[in-house]
Amino acid sequence: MDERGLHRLIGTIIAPEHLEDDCAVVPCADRLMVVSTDMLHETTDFPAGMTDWQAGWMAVAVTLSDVASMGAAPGQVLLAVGLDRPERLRGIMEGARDCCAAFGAELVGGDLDAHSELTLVSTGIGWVEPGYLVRRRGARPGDAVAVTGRLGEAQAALNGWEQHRRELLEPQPRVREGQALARAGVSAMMDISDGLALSLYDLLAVNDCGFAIDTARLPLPAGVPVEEGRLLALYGGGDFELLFCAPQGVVPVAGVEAHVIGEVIDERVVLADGEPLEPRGYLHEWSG
Ligand SMILES: Nc1ncnc2c1ncn2[C@@H]1O[C@H](COP(=O)(O)OP(=O)(O)O)[C@@H](O)[C@H]1O
Ligand SMILES: Cc1ncc(C[n+]2csc(CCOP(=O)(O)OP(=O)(O)O)c2C)c(N)n1
Ligand SMILES: [Mg+2]
Ligand SMILES: [Mg+2]
Ligand SMILES: [Mg+2]
Repeated sequence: MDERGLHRLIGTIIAPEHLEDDCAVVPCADRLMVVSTDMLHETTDFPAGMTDWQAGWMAVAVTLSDVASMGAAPGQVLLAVGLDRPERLRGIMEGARDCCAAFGAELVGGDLDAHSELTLVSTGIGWVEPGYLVRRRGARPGDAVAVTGRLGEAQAALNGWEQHRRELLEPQPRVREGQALARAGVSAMMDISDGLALSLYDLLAVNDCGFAIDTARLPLPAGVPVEEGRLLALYGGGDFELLFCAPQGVVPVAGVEAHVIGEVIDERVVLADGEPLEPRGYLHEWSG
Protein backbone atom coordinates (compact mmCIF):
# COMPACT_ATOMS: atom_id res chain seq x y z
CA MET A 1 0.00 0.00 0.00
CA ASP A 2 1.27 3.48 -0.80
CA GLU A 3 0.50 7.04 0.14
CA ARG A 4 -1.74 7.81 -2.85
CA GLY A 5 -3.90 4.72 -2.12
CA LEU A 6 -4.31 5.79 1.50
CA HIS A 7 -5.19 9.33 0.41
CA ARG A 8 -8.15 7.79 -1.42
CA LEU A 9 -9.22 6.18 1.89
CA ILE A 10 -8.97 9.55 3.66
CA GLY A 11 -11.16 10.97 0.90
CA THR A 12 -13.94 8.56 1.92
CA ILE A 13 -13.80 9.86 5.51
CA ILE A 14 -13.39 13.61 4.97
CA ALA A 15 -14.61 15.57 1.94
CA PRO A 16 -12.35 14.47 -0.94
CA GLU A 17 -12.01 18.04 -2.22
CA HIS A 18 -9.90 18.73 0.88
CA LEU A 19 -7.22 16.47 -0.65
CA GLU A 20 -7.09 18.22 -4.02
CA ASP A 21 -4.55 20.94 -3.31
CA ASP A 22 -1.20 21.53 -1.65
CA CYS A 23 -2.90 23.62 1.04
CA ALA A 24 -6.29 23.88 2.66
CA VAL A 25 -8.05 27.15 1.79
CA VAL A 26 -9.91 29.01 4.54
CA PRO A 27 -11.84 32.24 3.86
CA CYS A 28 -10.75 34.90 6.31
CA ALA A 29 -12.50 38.28 5.99
CA ASP A 30 -11.55 39.69 2.55
CA ARG A 31 -8.54 37.39 2.14
CA LEU A 32 -7.95 33.66 1.88
CA MET A 33 -5.78 31.82 4.38
CA VAL A 34 -3.94 28.78 3.02
CA VAL A 35 -2.58 26.16 5.42
CA SER A 36 -0.29 23.18 4.93
CA THR A 37 1.28 20.74 7.37
CA ASP A 38 4.14 18.34 6.63
CA MET A 39 5.95 15.69 8.67
CA LEU A 40 9.61 14.79 8.27
CA HIS A 41 11.49 11.90 9.94
CA GLU A 42 15.18 11.32 10.36
CA THR A 43 15.27 7.98 8.49
CA THR A 44 13.20 9.05 5.48
CA ASP A 45 14.01 12.75 5.15
CA PHE A 46 17.31 13.64 6.78
CA PRO A 47 20.19 12.24 4.71
CA ALA A 48 23.43 11.24 6.44
CA GLY A 49 25.55 14.32 7.04
CA MET A 50 22.64 16.75 7.29
CA THR A 51 23.12 19.23 10.13
CA ASP A 52 20.43 20.00 12.70
CA TRP A 53 20.22 23.54 11.27
CA GLN A 54 19.53 22.03 7.83
CA ALA A 55 16.85 19.71 9.26
CA GLY A 56 15.07 22.74 10.75
CA TRP A 57 15.49 24.66 7.49
CA MET A 58 14.09 21.79 5.43
CA ALA A 59 11.06 21.32 7.71
CA VAL A 60 10.02 24.92 7.11
CA ALA A 61 11.03 24.98 3.42
CA VAL A 62 8.79 22.04 2.46
CA THR A 63 5.77 23.73 4.00
CA LEU A 64 6.50 27.16 2.52
CA SER A 65 6.78 25.42 -0.84
CA ASP A 66 3.14 24.29 -0.50
CA VAL A 67 2.13 27.83 0.50
CA ALA A 68 4.00 29.20 -2.54
CA SER A 69 2.24 26.76 -4.86
CA MET A 70 -1.12 28.39 -4.09
CA GLY A 71 0.19 31.83 -5.08
CA ALA A 72 0.13 32.91 -1.42
CA ALA A 73 2.51 34.98 0.68
CA PRO A 74 3.88 33.10 3.72
CA GLY A 75 2.75 34.45 7.07
CA GLN A 76 3.16 32.23 10.11
CA VAL A 77 4.81 28.88 10.78
CA LEU A 78 4.49 26.46 13.71
CA LEU A 79 7.03 23.71 14.28
CA ALA A 80 6.39 20.56 16.30
CA VAL A 81 9.57 18.78 17.34
CA GLY A 82 9.72 15.12 18.38
CA LEU A 83 13.20 15.38 19.82
CA ASP A 84 15.57 12.43 20.22
CA ARG A 85 18.43 14.34 21.91
CA PRO A 86 18.12 17.73 23.67
CA GLU A 87 21.39 19.08 22.28
CA ARG A 88 19.86 19.06 18.77
CA LEU A 89 17.09 21.52 19.55
CA ARG A 90 19.02 24.79 19.21
CA GLY A 91 20.28 24.01 15.70
CA ILE A 92 16.85 22.81 14.56
CA MET A 93 15.08 25.91 15.88
CA GLU A 94 17.69 28.25 14.40
CA GLY A 95 17.41 26.57 10.98
CA ALA A 96 13.63 26.84 11.10
CA ARG A 97 13.78 30.49 12.18
CA ASP A 98 16.30 31.35 9.45
CA CYS A 99 14.20 29.72 6.72
CA CYS A 100 11.14 31.63 7.93
CA ALA A 101 13.11 34.88 7.88
CA ALA A 102 14.50 34.19 4.39
CA PHE A 103 10.98 33.88 2.95
CA GLY A 104 9.07 36.49 4.91
CA ALA A 105 7.42 34.21 7.48
CA GLU A 106 7.55 34.20 11.26
CA LEU A 107 7.93 31.18 13.53
CA VAL A 108 5.15 31.72 16.06
CA GLY A 109 4.73 28.43 17.90
CA GLY A 110 4.87 24.66 17.82
CA ASP A 111 5.16 21.70 20.15
CA LEU A 112 7.90 19.69 21.80
CA ASP A 113 8.13 16.14 23.08
CA ALA A 114 10.65 13.33 23.43
CA HIS A 115 10.74 10.83 20.57
CA SER A 116 13.02 7.97 19.58
CA GLU A 117 13.35 9.22 15.98
CA LEU A 118 13.78 12.93 15.28
CA THR A 119 10.45 14.03 13.80
CA LEU A 120 9.61 17.55 12.63
CA VAL A 121 6.09 18.64 11.76
CA SER A 122 5.78 22.10 10.29
CA THR A 123 2.55 23.95 9.70
CA GLY A 124 2.60 26.97 7.41
CA ILE A 125 -0.03 29.66 7.00
CA GLY A 126 -0.12 31.93 3.97
CA TRP A 127 -2.31 34.73 2.72
CA VAL A 128 -3.66 35.54 -0.73
CA GLU A 129 -6.29 37.76 -2.31
CA PRO A 130 -9.12 35.62 -3.71
CA GLY A 131 -8.41 36.68 -7.31
CA TYR A 132 -4.85 35.37 -7.15
CA LEU A 133 -5.40 31.96 -5.53
CA VAL A 134 -4.12 29.18 -7.80
CA ARG A 135 -5.22 25.57 -7.38
CA ARG A 136 -4.16 22.27 -8.95
CA ARG A 137 -7.47 22.29 -10.85
CA GLY A 138 -7.82 24.83 -13.66
CA ALA A 139 -5.63 23.59 -16.52
CA ARG A 140 -7.10 24.05 -20.02
CA PRO A 141 -6.13 22.28 -23.27
CA GLY A 142 -3.64 24.46 -25.12
CA ASP A 143 -2.03 25.83 -21.94
CA ALA A 144 1.73 25.53 -21.67
CA VAL A 145 3.09 23.17 -18.99
CA ALA A 146 6.13 24.62 -17.24
CA VAL A 147 8.40 24.24 -14.22
CA THR A 148 10.55 26.63 -12.23
CA GLY A 149 14.27 26.02 -11.69
CA ARG A 150 15.86 22.70 -12.52
CA LEU A 151 14.57 19.17 -11.81
CA GLY A 152 16.27 16.12 -10.35
CA GLU A 153 18.93 17.92 -8.34
CA ALA A 154 18.01 16.51 -4.90
CA GLN A 155 17.95 12.96 -6.21
CA ALA A 156 21.18 13.63 -8.09
CA ALA A 157 22.83 14.40 -4.75
CA LEU A 158 21.44 11.17 -3.27
CA ASN A 159 22.95 9.35 -6.28
CA GLY A 160 26.36 10.75 -5.35
CA TRP A 161 26.55 13.94 -7.44
CA GLU A 162 28.11 16.00 -4.67
CA GLN A 163 27.72 19.34 -6.48
CA HIS A 164 23.97 19.11 -5.80
CA ARG A 165 24.14 18.50 -2.03
CA ARG A 166 23.07 22.03 -1.22
CA GLU A 167 19.84 21.64 -3.25
CA LEU A 168 19.12 18.38 -1.38
CA LEU A 169 19.87 19.70 2.10
CA GLU A 170 18.68 23.30 1.84
CA PRO A 171 15.71 23.38 -0.54
CA GLN A 172 14.63 26.88 -1.59
CA PRO A 173 10.84 27.20 -1.73
CA ARG A 174 9.73 29.24 -4.76
CA VAL A 175 7.86 31.77 -2.67
CA ARG A 176 8.49 34.88 -4.78
CA GLU A 177 7.96 32.92 -7.98
CA GLY A 178 4.63 31.43 -6.82
CA GLN A 179 3.17 34.87 -6.18
CA ALA A 180 4.54 36.29 -9.46
CA LEU A 181 3.09 33.37 -11.44
CA ALA A 182 -0.28 33.76 -9.72
CA ARG A 183 -0.38 37.47 -10.58
CA ALA A 184 0.61 36.71 -14.17
CA GLY A 185 -2.45 34.45 -14.53
CA VAL A 186 -1.31 30.82 -14.45
CA SER A 187 -4.24 28.39 -14.57
CA ALA A 188 -3.08 25.56 -12.28
CA MET A 189 -0.09 25.03 -9.99
CA MET A 190 1.43 22.65 -7.43
CA ASP A 191 4.87 22.00 -6.02
CA ILE A 192 6.89 18.98 -7.07
CA SER A 193 7.86 17.13 -3.89
CA ASP A 194 7.64 13.56 -5.20
CA GLY A 195 9.05 14.01 -8.71
CA LEU A 196 7.64 15.45 -11.93
CA ALA A 197 5.92 12.24 -13.09
CA LEU A 198 3.83 11.76 -9.93
CA SER A 199 3.04 15.47 -9.87
CA LEU A 200 1.69 15.32 -13.44
CA TYR A 201 -0.53 12.41 -12.35
CA ASP A 202 -1.66 14.47 -9.33
CA LEU A 203 -2.69 17.24 -11.77
CA LEU A 204 -4.39 14.65 -13.99
CA ALA A 205 -6.47 13.44 -11.02
CA VAL A 206 -8.16 16.82 -10.56
CA ASN A 207 -8.32 18.16 -14.13
CA ASP A 208 -10.52 17.16 -17.07
CA CYS A 209 -7.58 17.25 -19.47
CA GLY A 210 -4.14 15.62 -19.86
CA PHE A 211 -0.50 16.59 -20.11
CA ALA A 212 2.06 15.93 -22.84
CA ILE A 213 5.69 16.70 -22.09
CA ASP A 214 8.77 16.69 -24.25
CA THR A 215 11.68 15.23 -22.30
CA ALA A 216 14.20 17.12 -24.44
CA ARG A 217 12.86 20.32 -22.85
CA LEU A 218 13.37 19.25 -19.20
CA PRO A 219 15.80 21.47 -17.25
CA LEU A 220 18.28 18.81 -16.12
CA PRO A 221 20.73 18.83 -13.19
CA ALA A 222 24.05 20.35 -14.24
CA GLY A 223 27.07 18.09 -14.58
CA VAL A 224 25.11 14.82 -14.76
CA PRO A 225 25.02 12.68 -17.94
CA VAL A 226 21.86 13.52 -19.91
CA GLU A 227 20.30 10.03 -19.76
CA GLU A 228 20.65 9.82 -15.97
CA GLY A 229 19.64 13.47 -15.60
CA ARG A 230 16.42 12.85 -17.52
CA LEU A 231 15.45 9.96 -15.19
CA LEU A 232 16.28 12.08 -12.13
CA ALA A 233 14.17 14.94 -13.49
CA LEU A 234 11.17 12.69 -14.18
CA TYR A 235 11.20 10.45 -11.13
CA GLY A 236 13.46 11.98 -8.43
CA GLY A 237 11.88 13.50 -5.31
CA GLY A 238 12.81 16.37 -3.04
CA ASP A 239 13.10 19.15 -5.63
CA PHE A 240 10.41 21.58 -4.42
CA GLU A 241 10.10 23.42 -7.72
CA LEU A 242 6.71 24.65 -8.98
CA LEU A 243 4.84 22.86 -11.77
CA PHE A 244 2.27 25.08 -13.47
CA CYS A 245 0.03 25.48 -16.49
CA ALA A 246 -0.25 28.82 -18.24
CA PRO A 247 -2.54 30.12 -20.98
CA GLN A 248 -0.65 31.09 -24.14
CA GLY A 249 1.21 34.39 -23.75
CA VAL A 250 1.57 34.24 -19.94
CA VAL A 251 5.13 32.85 -19.88
CA PRO A 252 7.81 34.10 -19.64
CA VAL A 253 6.96 35.91 -16.40
CA ALA A 254 9.39 38.68 -15.44
CA GLY A 255 11.81 37.58 -12.73
CA VAL A 256 10.78 33.90 -12.79
CA GLU A 257 13.24 31.32 -14.12
CA ALA A 258 10.97 28.75 -15.74
CA HIS A 259 11.04 26.25 -18.60
CA VAL A 260 8.09 25.24 -20.76
CA ILE A 261 8.22 21.43 -20.93
CA GLY A 262 5.01 20.59 -22.76
CA GLU A 263 1.34 21.37 -23.16
CA VAL A 264 -2.09 20.58 -21.80
CA ILE A 265 -4.03 18.24 -24.10
CA ASP A 266 -7.69 17.16 -24.38
CA GLU A 267 -7.10 13.48 -23.69
CA ARG A 268 -6.89 12.54 -19.98
CA VAL A 269 -3.44 10.94 -20.11
CA VAL A 270 0.13 11.86 -19.20
CA LEU A 271 2.47 11.49 -22.17
CA ALA A 272 6.22 11.90 -22.42
CA ASP A 273 7.49 12.09 -26.01
CA GLY A 274 4.13 10.71 -27.15
CA GLU A 275 4.18 7.60 -24.92
CA PRO A 276 2.35 7.10 -21.58
CA LEU A 277 4.60 8.22 -18.72
CA GLU A 278 5.19 5.76 -15.90
CA PRO A 279 3.51 6.98 -12.67
CA ARG A 280 6.66 6.46 -10.62
CA GLY A 281 8.50 8.65 -8.10
CA TYR A 282 8.99 9.21 -4.39
CA LEU A 283 6.15 7.51 -2.47
CA HIS A 284 5.83 6.62 1.19
CA GLU A 285 5.01 2.90 1.26
CA TRP A 286 3.83 0.32 3.77
CA SER A 287 4.56 -3.38 3.54
CA GLY A 288 1.66 -5.84 3.53
N1 LIG B 1 -3.83 12.53 7.14
C1 LIG B 1 -4.41 13.40 6.33
N2 LIG B 1 -5.61 13.92 6.62
C2 LIG B 1 -6.19 14.84 5.85
N3 LIG B 1 -5.67 15.31 4.71
C3 LIG B 1 -4.48 14.84 4.36
C4 LIG B 1 -3.78 13.87 5.13
N4 LIG B 1 -2.60 13.60 4.51
C5 LIG B 1 -2.57 14.36 3.41
N5 LIG B 1 -3.69 15.12 3.30
C6 LIG B 1 -4.01 16.06 2.25
O1 LIG B 1 -3.83 15.42 0.99
C7 LIG B 1 -3.27 16.29 0.02
C8 LIG B 1 -2.00 15.69 -0.55
O2 LIG B 1 -1.07 15.53 0.49
P1 LIG B 1 0.48 15.54 0.20
O3 LIG B 1 0.78 14.55 -0.87
O4 LIG B 1 1.19 15.44 1.50
O5 LIG B 1 0.61 16.99 -0.39
P2 LIG B 1 1.92 17.81 -0.50
O6 LIG B 1 2.85 16.95 -1.30
O7 LIG B 1 1.54 19.06 -1.19
O8 LIG B 1 2.39 18.03 0.90
C9 LIG B 1 -3.09 17.63 0.73
O9 LIG B 1 -4.20 18.43 0.45
C10 LIG B 1 -3.06 17.25 2.20
O10 LIG B 1 -3.54 18.28 3.05
C1 LIG C 1 16.88 10.22 3.09
C2 LIG C 1 16.28 11.22 2.15
N1 LIG C 1 15.83 10.82 0.95
C3 LIG C 1 15.32 11.71 0.10
C4 LIG C 1 15.28 13.04 0.42
C5 LIG C 1 14.77 14.06 -0.56
N2 LIG C 1 13.38 14.37 -0.23
C6 LIG C 1 13.04 15.34 0.61
S1 LIG C 1 11.37 15.45 0.81
C7 LIG C 1 11.12 14.20 -0.30
C8 LIG C 1 9.77 13.71 -0.72
C9 LIG C 1 8.68 14.58 -0.33
O1 LIG C 1 8.43 14.40 1.02
P1 LIG C 1 7.01 14.08 1.53
O2 LIG C 1 7.07 13.68 2.95
O3 LIG C 1 6.33 13.15 0.58
O4 LIG C 1 6.42 15.53 1.47
P2 LIG C 1 5.17 16.07 0.66
O5 LIG C 1 5.13 15.35 -0.65
O6 LIG C 1 4.00 15.81 1.54
O7 LIG C 1 5.46 17.54 0.50
C10 LIG C 1 12.32 13.71 -0.77
C11 LIG C 1 12.43 12.62 -1.76
C12 LIG C 1 15.75 13.43 1.67
N3 LIG C 1 15.69 14.70 2.08
N4 LIG C 1 16.25 12.51 2.53
MG1 LIG D 1 2.90 19.99 -2.28
MG1 LIG E 1 2.45 16.70 2.43
MG1 LIG F 1 5.25 13.58 -0.88
